[in-house]
Amino acid sequence: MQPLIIDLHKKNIVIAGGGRIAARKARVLGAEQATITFIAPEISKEVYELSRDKGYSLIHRKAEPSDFAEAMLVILATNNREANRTLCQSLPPHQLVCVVDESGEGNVTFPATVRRGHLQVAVTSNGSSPKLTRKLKKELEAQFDSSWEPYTAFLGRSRELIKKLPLSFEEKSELLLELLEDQYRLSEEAQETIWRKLQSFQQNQIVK
Ligand SMILES: C[C@@]1(CC(=O)O)c2cc3[nH]c(cc4nc(cc5[nH]c(cc(n2)[C@H]1CCC(=O)O)[C@@](C)(CC(=O)O)[C@@H]5CCC(=O)O)C(CC(=O)O)=C4CCC(=O)O)c(CCC(=O)O)c3CC(=O)O
Ligand SMILES: NC(=O)C1=CN([C@@H]2O[C@H](COP(=O)(O)OP(=O)(O)OC[C@H]3O[C@@H](n4cnc5c(N)ncnc54)[C@H](O)[C@@H]3O)[C@@H](O)[C@H]2O)C=CC1
Repeated sequence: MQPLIIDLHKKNIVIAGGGRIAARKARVLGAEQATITFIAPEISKEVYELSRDKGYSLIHRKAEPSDFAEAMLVILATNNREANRTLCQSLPPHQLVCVVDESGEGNVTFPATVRRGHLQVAVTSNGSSPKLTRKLKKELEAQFDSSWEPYTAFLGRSRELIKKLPLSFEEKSELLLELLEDQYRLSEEAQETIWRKLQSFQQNQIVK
């Protein structure tokens, strides 16, 4: 299994099922601003409220194979093993599909993720222990505190600037490495100092 980072902005995601797990998957995807449709005979209060708040579509009936034709990502999250299996078999092999009760039938599984600004750490156990995945996520949440949010924004800005500087590849590489010193994550003042130094390189007035 290969982790890929996928842009789901404005993409169609169709979820068969309207219960606890359907809601959890939709919440995970909430930040992606995807277009989500739930199809289920019974829609839970949680899914109903989530859809009302986020503008997701609800279809009150059993899912059918034709419901997924326009979906980039399909999530089969019914509590009916036979329904999940049959629906999965009806999908073409190039469609992305997560089968929440039998991962081997689909081609996508959800990792647990910790987001801090541009940094995202994802954990998976390939289905062997979702509880281990959850435990490791808690540990990562403690390890990566909120300082990583402004720091990764600073790294992004600095890298854009460094790429454009009239310096050799080696000099740029050295600067990019220097930014990884903890002082730049922990001190805004250190960030401002090196930012000014980078700008002076840009204007060709080298300040050491
Ligand atoms: C294969 C996968 C497919 C997928 O759903 O994508 C899958 C499958 C299954 N999970 C089951 C159960 C549980 N899943 C969790 C929790 C999470 N499960 C997630 C992902 C995945 N779960 C994918 C593999 C990921 C990996 O291996 O790393 C997380 C990481 C992400 C997310 O859901 O977004 C999220 C934590 C997120 C967070 O905390 O942030 C808990 C823990 C809890 O709720 O406390 C339990 C109960 C305890 C237990 O059973 O271990 C069952 C049995 C169902 C049954 O018995 O009926 C199956 C079916 C099967 O066994 O294949
Ligand atoms: N992947 C994961 O992380 C986990 C997966 N599971 C599995 O997820 C599945 C769903 O669990 P919950 O959401 O807790 O169940 P739930 O009982 O809360 O919801 C089930 C939903 O499926 C709908 N449904 C049933 N047949 C359908 C059909 N033919 N078409 C469309 N919708 C249909 C119901 O109307 C209901 O909305 C279970 O099979 C469970 O084993 C459970 C825990 C974790």
